[in-house]
Amino acid sequence: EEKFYRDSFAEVDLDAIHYNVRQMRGRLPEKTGVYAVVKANGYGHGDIQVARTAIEAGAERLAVALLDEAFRLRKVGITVPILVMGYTRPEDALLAARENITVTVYQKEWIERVKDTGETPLHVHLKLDTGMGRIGVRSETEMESVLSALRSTENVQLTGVFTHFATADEGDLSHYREQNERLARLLEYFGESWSGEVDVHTGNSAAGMRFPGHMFQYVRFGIGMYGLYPSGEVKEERPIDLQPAFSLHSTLIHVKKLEEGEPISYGATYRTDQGEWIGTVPFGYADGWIRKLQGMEVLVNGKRCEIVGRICMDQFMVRLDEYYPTGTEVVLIGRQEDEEIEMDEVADYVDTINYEIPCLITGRVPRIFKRNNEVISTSHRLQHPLV
Ligand SMILES: Cc1ncc(COP(=O)(O)O)c(CNc2conc2O)c1O
Repeated sequence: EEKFYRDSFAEVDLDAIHYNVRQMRGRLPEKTGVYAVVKANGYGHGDIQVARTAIEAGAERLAVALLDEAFRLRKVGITVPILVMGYTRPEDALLAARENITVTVYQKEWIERVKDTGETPLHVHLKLDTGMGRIGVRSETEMESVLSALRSTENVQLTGVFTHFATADEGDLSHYREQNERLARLLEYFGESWSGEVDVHTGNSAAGMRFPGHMFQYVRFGIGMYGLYPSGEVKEERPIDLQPAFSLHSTLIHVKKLEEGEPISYGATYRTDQGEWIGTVPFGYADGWIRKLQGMEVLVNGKRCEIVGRICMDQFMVRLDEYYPTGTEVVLIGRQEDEEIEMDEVADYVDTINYEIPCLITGRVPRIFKRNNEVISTSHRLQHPLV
């Protein structure tokens, strides 16, 4: 049990992760498997615990963004196939091969630089850019040059081909259709060379939930696994039921009653009305609660209380509806009594998307993992300083 010494923490409900993977699996046809996308420390939820839970729930494979993230999972004994979806340095490809980690290719030169690595086969998936405009092969000619470079190497084995949708979560599906048409053309061309020998996977959570019959061999399930919908449209459609896994908790460490006009925090941007109760919460922008969240509400005793005055590095202040003793629980994200602050509400308040909020919560905030409502472990960066 890893101790921590400030009553501020994130709680990750692994039962929700399990439930969400089961919901996605239930939505998909038998022939389509699930990559659990655990990049960025599991979208801020904790990559190792989420990965283990997703595998238990039936996810066959894992997807990350960097080779470093794949090594972390291998290091704790996770053996299922792992795909690094982003760029890997050619000189590191041999390390990936030794750890049985699949990397992503989309440049002829990259294959030529990797080519002379040694004995162990390197598995690669070919990335097609059908309209995301990020990384990937875009044309038949590019495709041909990458495939010919692959054909002329024995130790680099093509085991998959994939693309990523930019608008699968939107109301207007014209670009989504355009991407699928480009994909069909490229796959058709591709089909002469390796039909049936490689896995094809295209969908993220939105595509997987909305168009489960069109997902080829795998869905790369990210945001939905964490119990969040990729967009307002998909949340509205609710193709599958999801349970949010992440909640954020703190406490009151100071409570005071102030006179009229007393200033709160840096810049004295807020002054109290007569007789206001002000609480101090040990959570600040160095924990990822960015300064733009001034004015957002948090829950105290099931009541919505406004963050007043500027958010500091390690603390912020709230206007309470009445006196509460120090130690009273504060909920920043999640339920308290019959109130709830959803991830979407926090994201809307700072004009971003729900994906970004848990990623913002820094390593200074311990993650407590729960199964069947029991704490099974705690992960905490300050326990293992990264530097
Ligand atoms: C290549 C790729 N596949 C699958 C996913 C999972 O998508 P989902 O979380 O919508 O299911 C992502 C998420 N990538 C990102 C999510 O936010 N910004 C990104 O670049 C991705 O980049």
